Amino acid sequence: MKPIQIAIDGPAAAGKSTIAKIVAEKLGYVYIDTGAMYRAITLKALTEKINLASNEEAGKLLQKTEIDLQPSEDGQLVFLDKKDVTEAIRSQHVTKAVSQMAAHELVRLRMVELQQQLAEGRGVVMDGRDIGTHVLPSAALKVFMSASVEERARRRFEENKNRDILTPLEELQAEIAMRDKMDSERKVAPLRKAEDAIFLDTTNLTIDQAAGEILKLAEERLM
Ligand SMILES: Nc1ncnc2c1ncn2[C@@H]1O[C@H](COP(=O)(O)OP(=O)(O)O)[C@@H](O)[C@H]1O
Ligand SMILES: Nc1ccn([C@@H]2O[C@H](COP(=O)(O)OP(=O)(O)O)[C@@H](O)[C@H]2O)c(=O)n1
Repeated sequence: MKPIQIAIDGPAAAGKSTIAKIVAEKLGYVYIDTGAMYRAITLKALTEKINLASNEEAGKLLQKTEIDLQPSEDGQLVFLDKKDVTEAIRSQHVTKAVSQMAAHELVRLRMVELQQQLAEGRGVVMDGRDIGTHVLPSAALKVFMSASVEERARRRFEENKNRDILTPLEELQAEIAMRDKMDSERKVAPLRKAEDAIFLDTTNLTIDQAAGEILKLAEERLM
């Protein structure tokens, strides 16, 4: 059976990567979390203290940066200049700055190029904000996944607790809403549902139910 490309987009903490990982594993496909790449370059920008508002400085930084994603047992490992930054890119410090870096045209050009190379000629489940609209416009299955902002904040709060990140729920909700706004309003490849994407509201779905919905849609396209 010829493998397909599956694009999953949506706002922060909707469940994209959790579900994408399950779907990829079930189908034997590669899982690619594109948000991790934007987080990695943001971590470097913060470490090198570049001006986060400058497209040119971000572009220059990228020229001397190597970002590599490798499949692992529980998803994906992220390497920044050969160093494993899988955990470091999840800090609140990075989370708060990432939408500003991700808005730069020079950053997006390079990331999209890398993402398309990673997806070429194989079965992939890729999650992000612009996968269905820009990165894999001919993906056989596009899903736009969302949930209420209250539910998304609650999920991230629970997830953070397991990582010893203790940001209050209200602060998380405000951060998520701000990031969604910045991601949706940026000029280059804003967060948007592709016209041919299927909308999936996971507010009242369990993880298994959400993954089941996408697997069903994938199977229809594989027949
Ligand atoms: N349908 C769901 N019901 C309950 N919790 C979920 C659901 N989907 C995801 N989660 C949990 O919500 C958190 C955020 O999910 P994640 O996959 O990281 O979202 P995203 O990739 O969209 O940012 C994770 O802790 C995950 O386990
Ligand atoms: N394809 C993508 C993926 C992420 N991003 C940016 O990267 C940020 C982090 O993405 P993420 O998927 O790791 O975020 P979470 O929803 O997991 O918190 C987003 O808020 C966007 O600013 C993007 O612009 N385009």
